[in-house]
Amino acid sequence: MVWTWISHVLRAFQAAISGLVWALRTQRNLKIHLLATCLALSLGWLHPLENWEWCVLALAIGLVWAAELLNTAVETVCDRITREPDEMIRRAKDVSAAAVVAASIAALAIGILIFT
Ligand SMILES: Nc1ncnc2c1ncn2[C@@H]1O[C@H](COP(=O)(O)OP(=O)(O)OP(=O)(O)O)[C@@H](O)[C@H]1O
Repeated sequence: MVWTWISHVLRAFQAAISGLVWALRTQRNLKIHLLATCLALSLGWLHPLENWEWCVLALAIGLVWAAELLNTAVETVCDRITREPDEMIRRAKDVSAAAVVAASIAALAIGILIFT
């Protein structure tokens, strides 16, 4: 019973890692987020932060990664539906991209407030 549950959780985790690796290989923006994440963590290491500042930084980084990964999922489903010009696909992709922009602006503001 417990082993079935553990193997289920491990399989779900393996699928998530596989999705993350695929997204990192194929999405240029995620490579930029990876670079920005390394930069933010290095700055935090050089410029000692309070515990609560690390918490806020971790939330900001997680928010941007989650938004970009969901944007990638939306784009992938949209491309599966059609690659022909389509008004609803354009809207879905634009709104999904706007979520990334919103998360990135919030993360940038948090970075400025913490590091300056
Ligand atoms: N099938 C489509 N019909 C209409 N507009 C589309 C379509 N596919 C893409 N677009 C438009 O092109 C934009 C970029 O879409 P694309 O799928 O190329 O994303 P991308 O360049 O990989 O985006 P991101 O940089 O967020 O990963 C969309 O936001 C949308 O405005």
